[in-house]
Amino acid sequence: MTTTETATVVTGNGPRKILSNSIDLKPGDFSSIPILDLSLAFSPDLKDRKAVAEKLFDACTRVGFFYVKNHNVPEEVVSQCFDAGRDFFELSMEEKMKIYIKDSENFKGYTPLLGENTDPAGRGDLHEGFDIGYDYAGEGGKMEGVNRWPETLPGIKAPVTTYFSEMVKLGKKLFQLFALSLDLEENYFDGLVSGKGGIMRLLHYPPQMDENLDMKQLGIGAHSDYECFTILAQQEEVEALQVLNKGGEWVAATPIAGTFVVNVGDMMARWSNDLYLSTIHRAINRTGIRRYSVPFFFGVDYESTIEVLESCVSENRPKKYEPINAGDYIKQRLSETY
Ligand SMILES: O=C(O)CCC(=O)C(=O)O
Ligand SMILES: [Fe+2]
Repeated sequence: MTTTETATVVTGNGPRKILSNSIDLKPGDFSSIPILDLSLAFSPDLKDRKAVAEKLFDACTRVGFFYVKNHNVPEEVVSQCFDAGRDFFELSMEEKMKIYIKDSENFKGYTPLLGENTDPAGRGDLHEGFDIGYDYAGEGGKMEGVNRWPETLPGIKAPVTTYFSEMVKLGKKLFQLFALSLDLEENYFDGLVSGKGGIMRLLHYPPQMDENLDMKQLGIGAHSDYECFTILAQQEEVEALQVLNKGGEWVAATPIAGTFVVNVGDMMARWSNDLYLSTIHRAINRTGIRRYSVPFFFGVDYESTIEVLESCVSENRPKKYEPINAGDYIKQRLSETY
């Protein structure tokens, strides 16, 4: 099939072209998303951990997406978080709007259907969301702030915060693998990732069964993520996530039981001087049933400076980006989306 250029997605690191705008999935330069077995990432032997990091390097430079299995996050922590999400979205609109995200200065709370627009060329995303972050009670101008919970559903706080803590643990482990994969000391990022820099979302995508799908109003429009990397839990057997390969074709990220999907975000792409790919993706729920997912956008503490890593600069890859402050960058990107 010949593809024609039909769209440009504007990201924080510049505009990116989409060559095909169909909803069909076609194989291209990568036609599947690699699965990384994390068992050896927990080995006491550095050689084992480096072997996993090598696979991560391949996934990040070639695809920008990978699944992780044997990640040590207990299954019930995941399922209880999904149950909390289902209960939350069943609340009345009036209840949910009491914690409307736009009434919060730090992007915490509820986003209604079409309340967000990830693709500037789109007309809003067909999902609703509930955002929480690190529970920070002090003053702060960046992303700090307390989480906001629905008054009538206090029971969701425990499973959601337990899941949040598990993601911080896994995220820190992944940062160590990222460090090894970039030829840095394993603990290179440790001092920058206390767990305060991160946003977690519970998402609900109603089915979109229209025969003539409105391509400007998808579950989530084509976009790249903003933070360093995203850890996504997908509901089993409800397929919706699609990943754009270099050939401009969409590849399905089919849910695989017991795994998370991890993808590189724009901040890590910047840090690595675009050696690691912050790959464009979108979600369309054509299954006929409701879909729930839980992305966790993990990053460095918001006061950190992101400056291109020397190990990612060479004659063929001159430095592309100026240093930025992590918090300013994220806040700016979020303000463009809501
Ligand atoms: O729900 C999904 O599968 C993807 C969500 C996503 O890409 C995002 O929230 O950035
Ligand atoms: Fe995303």
